Amino acid sequence: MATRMDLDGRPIKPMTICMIGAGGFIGSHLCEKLMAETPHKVLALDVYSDKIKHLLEPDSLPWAGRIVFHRLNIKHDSRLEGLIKMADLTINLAAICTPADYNTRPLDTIYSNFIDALPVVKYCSENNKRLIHFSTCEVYGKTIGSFLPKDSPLRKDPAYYVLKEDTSPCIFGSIEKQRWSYACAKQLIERLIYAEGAENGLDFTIVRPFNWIGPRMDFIPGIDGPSEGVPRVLACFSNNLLRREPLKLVDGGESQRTFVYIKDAIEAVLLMIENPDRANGHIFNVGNPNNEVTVRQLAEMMTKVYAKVSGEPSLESPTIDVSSKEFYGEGYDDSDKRIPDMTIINRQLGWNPKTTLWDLLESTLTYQHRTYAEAIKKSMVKPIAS
Ligand SMILES: NC(=O)c1ccc[n+]([C@@H]2O[C@H](COP(=O)([O-])OP(=O)(O)OC[C@H]3O[C@@H](n4cnc5c(N)ncnc54)[C@H](O)[C@@H]3O)[C@@H](O)[C@H]2O)c1
Ligand SMILES: O=C(O)[C@H]1O[C@H](OP(=O)(O)OP(=O)(O)OC[C@H]2O[C@@H](n3ccc(=O)[nH]c3=O)[C@H](O)[C@@H]2O)[C@H](O)[C@@H](O)[C@@H]1O
Repeated sequence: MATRMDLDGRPIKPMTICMIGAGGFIGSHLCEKLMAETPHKVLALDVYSDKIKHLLEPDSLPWAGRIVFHRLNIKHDSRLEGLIKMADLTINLAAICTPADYNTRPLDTIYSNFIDALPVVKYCSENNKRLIHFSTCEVYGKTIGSFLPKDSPLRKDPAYYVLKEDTSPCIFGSIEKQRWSYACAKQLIERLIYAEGAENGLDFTIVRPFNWIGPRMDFIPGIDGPSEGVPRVLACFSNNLLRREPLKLVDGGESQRTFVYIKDAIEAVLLMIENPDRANGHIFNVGNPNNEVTVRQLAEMMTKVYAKVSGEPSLESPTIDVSSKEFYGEGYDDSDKRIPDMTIINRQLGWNPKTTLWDLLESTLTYQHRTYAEAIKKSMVKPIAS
């Protein structure tokens, strides 16, 4: 492999990365990228390894030995500090991060996103190790514009909705809106990491992903996850399409999101890993401001794309409205709009997303169809009573 150069033309030394949550959606794509394109070593920590099994076996893989899986729960495992010490860089991805959990399992959500991350920050700080911590765009909460009257012309002014790392406030709902337990826990861990940087010199980077989507995201209920489980919207809608059910639009599907292709976003993370001088001390929005849709528009586009990749015609009524109370239960609330400001990531790392929403849905739904269509068909065949 030719020597890799950083953005300032210096050769990049191979490093060892302790990746916590490596077996999840983002972790699996990051491991794949690191194995295929870099000489770095990965200590992959997680409670599950299904999504990275293809990188761990067989022993004949070209990167064999460069990735080692450690099955552990960071809540209670004394091996954690030793593994952080063995690495040059720690990347923390571990979290409960599905909205259906925030209001129904708020304690688990707060523990997972704040308390369980504390020892990771402490061990990095005490051992002078660099930390890349995964936060979320949800720390911005609602936009300022959402509090303006519906007909106010200021709602169209980007100053009232574009989310900027260094100036936008974090606006959450009341405590009984437990949806915000996740965002609030993530905000507090960001503040703690920032303070460790300011007071104790911790080298940190905070990543705020804006709806990264792609293959291997979450699970399909009843196939590779619990039948009653509620994953994030990409997997919910994929599940509906695979089962030929209408896609459920929560509260009319009016909320807006910007979706970025996981493979574009992983490029940004690799730039952070390999350019510490440009990434340390920064908080980065990572999203695609050009891919904005309402959830209703997402449902319509996914329906069209799925018909194309599966060759099956769409339903006559492809969507159905549900209330958030019915879908998520008491205490749900929503972010109205999420447009990332790209100034800081552009300036520091020169990164820009490339993939359009249509293209990323086409490759993702091709994967969903190939991976799940047969299993769903089999699971839907009713056993004949004898
Ligand atoms: N996917 C996105 O668009 C997105 C958006 C915003 C923020 N994030 C953040 O990025 C990170 C990764 O997200 P993801 O989409 O890959 O989620 P994911 O659920 O697929 O991955 C998280 C992984 O962490 C592991 N994990 C959780 N608790 C653990 C523990 N106590 N010990 C060991 N492993 C544990 C899980 O088993 C899972 O494999 C999370 O911190 C999430 O909050 C993701
Ligand atoms: O991905 C992100 O950047 C962050 O946002 C997500 O939050 P959210 O976008 O609200 O979660 P989704 O489940 O992807 O839902 C998106 C929207 O679709 C709606 N939805 C979801 C599922 C469904 O079947 N129907 C439906 O209308 C939700 O109400 C919401 O408005 C999650 O909190 C995290 O993964 C992450 O931190």
